[in-house]
Amino acid sequence: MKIAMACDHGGLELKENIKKYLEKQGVEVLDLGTNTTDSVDYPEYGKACGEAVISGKADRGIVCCGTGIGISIAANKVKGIRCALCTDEHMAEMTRKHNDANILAMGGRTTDLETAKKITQTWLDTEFEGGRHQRRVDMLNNM
Ligand SMILES: O=C[C@H](O)[C@H](O)[C@H](O)COP(=O)(O)O
Repeated sequence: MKIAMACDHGGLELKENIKKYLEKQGVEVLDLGTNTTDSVDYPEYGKACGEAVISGKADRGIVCCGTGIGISIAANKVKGIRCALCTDEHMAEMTRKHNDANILAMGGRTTDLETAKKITQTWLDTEFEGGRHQRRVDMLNNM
């Protein structure tokens, strides 16, 4: 599995730590930046991650900003992206099972690293359930 990762300055530390966490388990990461603490604009990074997933450069994506909100809004502007902002493991599980979320968003200023690791692991390990949820995902894709 190849994961595209992107963040703004507010999500940089979390992105770096989750990147290390993934690479330790042999997950390939496509790092789309940002890579410094300079202030940048999250829409560019959310869009880049969305496009990497839709183009097939990565299987799924993870985005981080201060709250995870702005960058998730940006990623969701890319057609075919279902980016879910998760603050706990239950949300991560449900958004894979029900929404087939192809990008996970988390907040570097709102979610601690240990929680973020658990969210990430659950999101990686949980499969989409299909069935009635496929119909709803199809509806989202057709919007
Ligand atoms: O939803 C937006 C994110 O949380 C941004 O990381 C945040 O707005 C950046 O704020 P600032 O420019 O004050 O660091």
